[in-house]
This record gives sequence, C-alpha cells and structure tokens, in this order.
Amino acid sequence: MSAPAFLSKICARDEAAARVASLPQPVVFTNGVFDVLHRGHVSYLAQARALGGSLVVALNTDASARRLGKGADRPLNREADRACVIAALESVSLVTWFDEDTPLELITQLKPAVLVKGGDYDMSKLAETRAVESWGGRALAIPFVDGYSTTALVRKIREG
Ligand SMILES: Nc1ncnc2c1ncn2[C@@H]1O[C@H](COP(=O)(O)OP(=O)(O)OP(=O)(O)O)[C@@H](O)[C@H]1O
Ligand SMILES: O=P(O)(O)O[C@@H]1O[C@H]([C@H](O)CO)[C@@H](O)[C@H](O)[C@@H]1O
Repeated sequence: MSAPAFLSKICARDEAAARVASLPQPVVFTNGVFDVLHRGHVSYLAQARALGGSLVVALNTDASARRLGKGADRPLNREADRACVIAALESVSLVTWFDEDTPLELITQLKPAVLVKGGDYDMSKLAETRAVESWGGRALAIPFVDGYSTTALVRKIREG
C-alpha cells in the first residue's frame, strides 16, 4: 500500500522556500499551533486558501508551542502529528514548522503575498504585518467563529 498523498505537502523548514516558489501564486501564509482541530480552524483555513492560489501553514514546533503557555501538557498532539492532520485538509498546500516564538523570520524568508490569522488577532499589532507590507503584501484577520477553541474543548473533555 502506498503512503497517503498528503504527506508530500509536509516539508522541513530549510526546504520551504524552494517549495513555496513552485506553488501557484499568490501564496497565502498562516501559522499557529493547531493542537486539536475544530470547526473554527477548518473554516478559517478554507477562507484563507480562497484569498490566493495556495495556502502555506507554519506550525509551532512542540518546543515553541510549550513556550506559549497554553498549559503544562500542551500541545497534546506532537508536531509531526499536527502536521499530518493539517496537511490532510484540502485547503492546505504546504505545511512546515518554526521553532522561534513568532514566525517573523520564516515569513521574511518566504515573502508571502498574504498573511492571515483568525479574528482573535489585531493584525496592526503584529511585527509580521509590517514585514509583509514592506514587500507590498497584505495582512488580514479572518472573522472568528464564536464558540470554538482548543483550550475550551480540552476543558470540556476534562471536566465533562
Ligand atoms: N474559532 C476560530 N475561528 C476562526 N479562527 C480561529 C478560531 N480558533 C482559532 N483560530 C485561528 O486558528 C489559528 C490557530 O489557532 P490556535 O491553534 O491557537 O487555536 P485555538 O483553538 O485558539 O487554540 P487554543 O485554545 O489552544 O489557543 C490562529 O490563527 C487563530 O486565529
Ligand atoms: O495558534 P496560535 O496561538 O494562534 O499561534 C500563535 O500565533 C502567534 C501570532 O502569529 C502572533 O505573532 C505566533 O507568534 C505564535 O508563535 C503562535 O504561532
């Protein structure tokens, strides 16, 4: 039996620039932990993809995710497992990782035309927005889907 096709969407960070160059343009970029996937995530990724020719998702490595303070046992899913789940989505063209606290350095390397986050972010406050705008790109937040968050889901599972 052959390996699932979605595995080819996952690449190491040092291969990301070359892979991005061969994707249909314009490239939309987003990032995050995506620990336990929910409806808010998949709606937001589908809307992000519709803004361009391809969607690149950069995941926080496990070490980077732990530093975000989402909880002592977070992320629940390891980086390789989170990458598989994200790569299996139709909306996603390429998945890679970043190990820093923010994706600024990776964004500066990849120079996407569009940067998106969910509506829980104020894009005007992000250094990444200023980077993308410096090469003529744009940064925007996609409307938040109320009632969906991984942290709330984990609490519900634990507390019943
Ligand atoms: N309900 C939602 N609607 C739209 N976008 C969302 C929603 N939840 C998260 N996002 C977006 O998905 C990306 C990844 O978010 P993240 O992994 O932090 O999800 P989360 O559910 O908020 O997780 P956590 O509760 O662990 O912080 C971010 O860009 C975030 O803005
Ligand atoms: O999954 P999250 O918590 O939305 O992802 C974080 O997003 C931050 C955002 O891009 C502001 O800079 C980022 O800095 C952080 O490393 C997580 O990816």
